[in-house]
Amino acid sequence: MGRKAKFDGTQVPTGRGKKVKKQSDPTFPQGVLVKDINKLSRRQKQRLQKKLLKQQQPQKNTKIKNILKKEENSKEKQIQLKNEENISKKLKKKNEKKFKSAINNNYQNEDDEEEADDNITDVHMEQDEEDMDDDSDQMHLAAKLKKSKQKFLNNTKGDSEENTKILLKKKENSKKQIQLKSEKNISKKLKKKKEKKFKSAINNNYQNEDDEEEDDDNITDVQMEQDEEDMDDDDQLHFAAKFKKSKQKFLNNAESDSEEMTFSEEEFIDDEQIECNEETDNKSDDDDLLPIEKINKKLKKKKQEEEKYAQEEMDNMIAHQSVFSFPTEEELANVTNLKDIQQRIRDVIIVLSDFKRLREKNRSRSEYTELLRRDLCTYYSYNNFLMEKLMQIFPLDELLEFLEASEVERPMTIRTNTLKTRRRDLAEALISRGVNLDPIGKWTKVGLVVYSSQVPMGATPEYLAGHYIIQGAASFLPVMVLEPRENERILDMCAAPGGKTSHIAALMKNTGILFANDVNKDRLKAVVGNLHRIGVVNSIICNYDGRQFPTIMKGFDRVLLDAPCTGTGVIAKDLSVKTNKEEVDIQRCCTLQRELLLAAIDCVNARSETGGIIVYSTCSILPEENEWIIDYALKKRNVKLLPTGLEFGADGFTSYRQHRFHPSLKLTKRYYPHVHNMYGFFVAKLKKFSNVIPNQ
Ligand SMILES: C[S@@+](CC[C@H](N)C(=O)[O-])C[C@H]1O[C@@H](n2cnc3c(N)ncnc32)[C@H](O)[C@@H]1O
Repeated sequence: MGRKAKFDGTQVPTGRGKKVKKQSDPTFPQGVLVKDINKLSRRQKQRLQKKLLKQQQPQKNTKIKNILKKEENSKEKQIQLKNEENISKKLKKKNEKKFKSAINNNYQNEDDEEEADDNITDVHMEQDEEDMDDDSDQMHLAAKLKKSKQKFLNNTKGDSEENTKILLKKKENSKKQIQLKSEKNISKKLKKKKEKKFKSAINNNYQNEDDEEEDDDNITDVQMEQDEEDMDDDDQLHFAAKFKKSKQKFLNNAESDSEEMTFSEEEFIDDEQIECNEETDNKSDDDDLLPIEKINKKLKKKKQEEEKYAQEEMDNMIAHQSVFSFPTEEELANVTNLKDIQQRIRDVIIVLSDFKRLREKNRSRSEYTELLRRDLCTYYSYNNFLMEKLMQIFPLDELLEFLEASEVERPMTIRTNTLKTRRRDLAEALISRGVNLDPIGKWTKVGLVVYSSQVPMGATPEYLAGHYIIQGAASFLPVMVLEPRENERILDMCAAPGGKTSHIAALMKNTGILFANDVNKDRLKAVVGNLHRIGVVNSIICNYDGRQFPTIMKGFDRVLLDAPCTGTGVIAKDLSVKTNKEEVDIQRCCTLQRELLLAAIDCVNARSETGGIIVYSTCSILPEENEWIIDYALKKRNVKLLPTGLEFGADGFTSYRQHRFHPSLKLTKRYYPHVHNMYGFFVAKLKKFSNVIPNQ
């Protein structure tokens, strides 16, 4: 880059720029500051190291010696002290162990192990605190190994040969883990070592650094040796000797190997190379690899072996675990404890999840399924019929979730009556009364979930004034799918007690005409009361059998059929459902639902300018009452399914057991207490495209 012209217009002299000027050789003023060093190039740093080291080497070596001697003395003192403390503990332990071993009939190996135990402790004490920190994991593993060994010895009498194999495998695995860990530590240490040595050379702080370096060196040596010990307890003494030897070696080398102290990066790589080569047994095909790659390769290999052993161990465990034994008739008859039943439910589900491997010979799947059904009925208090139905709908793990969720009532939710207030104002008013609430979710602008309340939610001034309706979140859905519009003619065929009717009226903004029908006169009283309270003024309440409604009135823009059903989605609200539903109830319901749906379709005007819509919903999760009914209507009337427009919910079934439904049944939606945190529900949206009734 050339010189740039100045903004004030002064002439910039031409000629050679500063960059092309030859730079003089670098000089190092005395007492170079550490922060200046950071600005030096790598080459400059190396020169500086060498220079500084030359000056300080003799002084440094004597310092190292003194420090190491001092340290050794203090360590010896510490060891002595600790030894004295530990001796009494050891004696106690020894006596206990011997006593045990005497009981367990002359286990010769035990004495060896005790000695090895002692050695481990001694060696531990000889190590620096740093060493102990770094290696605590390894020691812990070694101790675990010993523990399991001891346990194994104590249990030998009762254990089978297979168990022995498993334990030995475990032991082998632990050894492998220790090896793997130590290797990881070695590479970590090498890195650390490199960094520390480089820094120490620059910062001229050899006194402290060297101690650390020595520790690090020894840690590496000691760790490798220690790993061997962990693998073989008898080598403990050997380890202690080696530890001292390595220390001595360092002292001897401190004088003569001053060159080694000028640690250049290349030298570190060489060190790594040597160690790595030793570890990899000079394999010829590894020659092209970097040291770190070689270590990595070895670690990978170890990991693979480790995984293999773990898998083998797992297989062994499964093969030898206590297999669930099918209960006898007597056992089945005598169970009174719910915990036992719960455990058996779990066991049978495990067996069924891997039936080929875990089943008892000569036992069929249906026997296990039958046992499970029986236990589930007992545990959750269902009758056989309903439990069987549920087992047909859900996979086993999901079935348990559904059953558990059906034990708990869903959170209380309220719907804002938009004819009288806004959700924000309602929430404010209720909060001021001590109601703890939140919006239900993004999918509704009128719903609030009530966590807790200091006042009964059915008796607040806001409730009595008709500002809200207590309604389950799932009950919002059919009206949202219906999408009522202002000035339409809408029929709510099974309206009592009027929760959905009031919602429709609110969306119609009290315009048009809303027919609220129910076959049950008594229940209609609740509709009257609710519609008054809510302030609905566009409704006509009528009392017909919905199946007859087309003969009375037709031509509606929209019809909601919130059909009578078994209520299998609202078990937590009505526990009697668990026991009072039988095949005949379902059949009765299905027949009524089919007829009501055909009537609802017949009530709609296919040529409605705004609608021609029928929404069918139930609070049941049984396909017989849902997909089955819609599939029937698709065949019997000129209707087609439309997407519900709901952004969540499970898709409807297109097949169920041996039955196949119209593919468009995918457009219907299912809701479950264990999935959607609302009562079980089904909703389908139909569009009538012709007023002609086929085959009539
Ligand atoms: C699930 S409830 C309706 C709940 C209502 N949609 C609400 O949101 O408050 C089913 C209703 O259908 C009524 N019902 C049963 N059989 C009927 C029929 N044949 N015609 C009309 N209504 C019937 C029952 O009396 C019951 O009130």
